[in-house]
Amino acid sequence: MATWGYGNDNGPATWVKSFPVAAGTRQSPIDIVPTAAKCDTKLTENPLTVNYSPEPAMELCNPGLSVKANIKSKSVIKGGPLEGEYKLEQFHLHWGSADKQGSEHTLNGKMFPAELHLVHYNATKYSSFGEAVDKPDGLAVFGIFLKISDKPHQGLKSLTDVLSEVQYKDKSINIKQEYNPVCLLPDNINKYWTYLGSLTTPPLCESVTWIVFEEPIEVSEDQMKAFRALCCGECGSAPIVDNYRPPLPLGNRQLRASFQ
Ligand SMILES: NS(=O)(=O)c1c(F)c(F)c(S(=O)(=O)CCO)c(N[C@H]2CCc3ccccc32)c1F
Ligand SMILES: [Zn+2]
Repeated sequence: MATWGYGNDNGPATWVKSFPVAAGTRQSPIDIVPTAAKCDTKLTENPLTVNYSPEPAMELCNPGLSVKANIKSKSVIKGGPLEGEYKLEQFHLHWGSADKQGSEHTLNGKMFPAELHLVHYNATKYSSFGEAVDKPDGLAVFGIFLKISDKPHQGLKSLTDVLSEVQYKDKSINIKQEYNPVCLLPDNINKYWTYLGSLTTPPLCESVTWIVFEEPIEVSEDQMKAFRALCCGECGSAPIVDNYRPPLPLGNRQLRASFQ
């Protein structure tokens, strides 16, 4: 089976052939239309809480379609739309070949240059990420929009400064100095939208409670260039760009907002 990707012959429109759930009723991403969101006070009565801890040795890898940081320490989230405690497993990004595109979720049809995903699994109910990945309440993913500013994002700088060391597929490095993923979150995490969705890459499991923050984080153009310099394969292969799935219909799902 030809491996899936983001090209013309293996991109999002072809995934349904090998992953029929691509045509399911709770697929991600979606276009977020704030006026269509229902403000739900239950989300604020039980506020989303993030207890991230420093990562002693984080592994950064280039699996060929994105860049992924695997997490070992006990960083957990709970509250908001979540029942139980969800443990941080990994984070990764999706980005464009130009600033006009790159994010997976869109805001009133607008794409951001990139989107950061922090992937958590339901550690209260399941014993591993692998067990949780295909359960309806298995995963919770933070979606954070990236926007361009003239200053680099300090939290991402520890990663963008070393991306050249994982330029080629299957390369990985250990980030030695302590790294607390909390530095990746926007200042205000009390304003978010949430809905029931899926992984945005194959196997597209409908197992994700999405939490998309209203406040973007700001990155520099040079940091975007560092992501766009990553390669899909070995030396000389195409750059990893436009690794985003376009939005799917919300259908009869309820998009909820934690704020007015
Ligand atoms: N977008 S998302 O948050 O719904 C999302 C996930 F939630 C998730 F769990 C994964 S996974 O760890 O690789 C498991 C499925 O392969 C991916 N896999 C992506 C991320 C990085 C990468 C690299 C190669 C192949 C797939 C992926 C993912 F894009
Ligand atoms: Zn993702």
